[in-house]
Amino acid sequence: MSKVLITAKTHPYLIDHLKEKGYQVLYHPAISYEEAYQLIHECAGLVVTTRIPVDRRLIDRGIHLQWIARLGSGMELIDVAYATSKGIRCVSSPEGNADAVGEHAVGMLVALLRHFRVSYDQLKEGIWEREKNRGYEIGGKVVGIIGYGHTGSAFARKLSGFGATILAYDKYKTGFGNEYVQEVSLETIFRQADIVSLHVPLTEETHHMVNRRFIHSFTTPVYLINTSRGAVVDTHDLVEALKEERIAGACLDVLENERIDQLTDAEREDFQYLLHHPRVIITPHIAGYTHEASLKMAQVVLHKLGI
Ligand SMILES: O=C(O)[C@H](O)COP(=O)(O)O
Repeated sequence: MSKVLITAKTHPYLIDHLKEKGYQVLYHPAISYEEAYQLIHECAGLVVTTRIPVDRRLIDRGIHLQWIARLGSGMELIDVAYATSKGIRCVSSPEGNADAVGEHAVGMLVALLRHFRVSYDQLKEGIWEREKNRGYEIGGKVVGIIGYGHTGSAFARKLSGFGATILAYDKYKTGFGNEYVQEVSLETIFRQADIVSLHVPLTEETHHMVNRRFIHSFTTPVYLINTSRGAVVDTHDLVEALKEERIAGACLDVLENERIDQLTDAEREDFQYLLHHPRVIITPHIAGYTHEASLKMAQVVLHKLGI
């Protein structure tokens, strides 16, 4: 019986379906990399999130491995080229959590522009403050989307009822404009955007894409939304830009170093600054984390694998 190693918490549908199809499921949602290394040589399938990296060492030990299924979108921790060169099929499931990410990005934006966090903190201190919490509407603003894949387009769709002008730029795609999104150049986004949302994968090219230079390219201070990967933004440059008011505010679901208990002194200083800034909201990488998404991701990988 073929074995499948599942290395992260998943929807029961995935386990039940694999069992129904005759797989023996090794469900270890809290497994470490080394423990996975010990089991992988027995397995035909491997299911992962970002909990453990799938590097050459793990792939080499997976002598019976036929496929790797990523519950989620980002593939930066899987050596896809190496796995593919060894005949191992790699599938991801960005279709499964894109709606969740799109909704979360919209939610964060509303929360930021309408002072949810700050006003709630004030309420807890017994302060009923209205004037200082007068907010901004999304309607009438120009929103620039960078990266028009699954989450970029989901964000645009969710945002489309708000009455904003939605611009999108994708370095690798054209012809995606539609009734609510205008396809534009990056320069147009720099010139026109009030709000910018990042929807690019983390690659060598996008690492620290949002740095001082990038931020200074905008005509006016923008609100930044990042639900992609923390390292797409140079955190220190973001902090400096907030201090200089080159960035009006930020919604961050991802951080460069998400191990907040293991930050260096410099990282901790930046993190504390962001945490306490009145126009920054941070969530712990949960944009794609919904009950619905976990089922959809399971369905997507099974469908792609033809199981
Ligand atoms: O890439 C994704 O789909 C999301 O960032 C979630 O990834 P993770 O849950 O595996 O960290």
